[in-house]
Amino acid sequence: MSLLDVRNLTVTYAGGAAAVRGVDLRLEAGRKLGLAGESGCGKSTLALALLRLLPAGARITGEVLLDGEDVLAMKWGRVRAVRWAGASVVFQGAMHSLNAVHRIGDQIAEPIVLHRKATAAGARKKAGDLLEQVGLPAARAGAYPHELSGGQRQRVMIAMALACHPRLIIADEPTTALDVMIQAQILRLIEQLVADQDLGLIMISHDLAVLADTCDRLAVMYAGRVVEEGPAQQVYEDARHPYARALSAAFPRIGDPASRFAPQGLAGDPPDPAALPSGCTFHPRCPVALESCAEEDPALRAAGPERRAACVLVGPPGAEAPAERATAEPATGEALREPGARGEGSAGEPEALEEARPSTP
Ligand SMILES: Nc1ncnc2c1ncn2[C@@H]1O[C@H](COP(=O)(O)OP(=O)(O)OP(=O)(O)O)[C@@H](O)[C@H]1O
Repeated sequence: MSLLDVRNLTVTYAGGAAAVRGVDLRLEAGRKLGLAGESGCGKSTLALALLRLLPAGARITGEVLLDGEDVLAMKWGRVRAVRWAGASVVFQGAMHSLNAVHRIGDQIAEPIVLHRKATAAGARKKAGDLLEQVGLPAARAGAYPHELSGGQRQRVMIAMALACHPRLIIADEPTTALDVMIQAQILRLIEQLVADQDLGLIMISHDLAVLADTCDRLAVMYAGRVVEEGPAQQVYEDARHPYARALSAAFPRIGDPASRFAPQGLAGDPPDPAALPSGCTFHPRCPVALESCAEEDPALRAAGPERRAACVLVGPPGAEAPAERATAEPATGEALREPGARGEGSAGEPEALEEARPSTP
């Protein structure tokens, strides 16, 4: 059984269009999956949906099987038990996630006590141990967030995520706000902890190079869908989907200084989820689009051993791809229709993002 098995996950924000559309993903214990894509493609929405951390009114359909148990079908009491102890999230921007008026040791201890993993005194001792695990002296437990550097605060967030021994860590742009040297240190720390504790990791970033360097597999999202998925280095070095290729070309190769000087951008902007182009949502920006791409929205399908891509030009291994090329018309926009869905934070069960973060004791 996979540690995480996401099936046909769709998320729609209140009054909006679907931000995540029919995503299937799998992660085995001890493996690392990178989730890449431009701003607004639905990466964070997908991550938050896994633990039902979306704002009130968001609707989720599909299945999120964590160790075989569907998080989307759980009662709220069970969801709260799974957060921190089954899976936990490291958010970007630790300054906003930590409580400014509480000592960091108390903030790390809070989920430990909440989940009855230790007494208050035991949790404080454990907080010190966790700080040491992430490379900070235990004595820093008495510090307030503003007394730490950005990198130290992110280490605290990682310590907190590990506090209740989860099997899965979801790291949403964990190094985005940090300078390059500190970024590398935090990435190596996450890698080391994940390996030592045999955790599953989902790491989200817009930076394909960072993900390829850290993760085993990569999933590239565009307009709420996974458009390519496969072994990380293969997707980065030899992407099959034209969008994944463009994204890969936009980031310099780690260890290849020459590529720093030749990053290639992608013209245009990602589509508005409320006005998606017809057919393949990437076709208006696609340099190799066929006329038929304005009508046909290809499913994610086999594109080689352990690889999947959603493009008509990338057939199953051995199949011939269509040869005709044409310039596609710009998208006219087509409203997305959503089937009925389970509501998050629905009446009687208000849930908000804040709940998963330690609050004032
Ligand atoms: N709370 C919200 N309410 C309504 N729409 C939202 C909300 N949060 C995100 N969205 C919309 O959902 C879509 C996906 O956003 P999301 O933040 O998941 O993308 P992302 O790939 O993580 O982007 P970024 O890298 O900028 O964080 C966007 O169109 C965004 O405007």
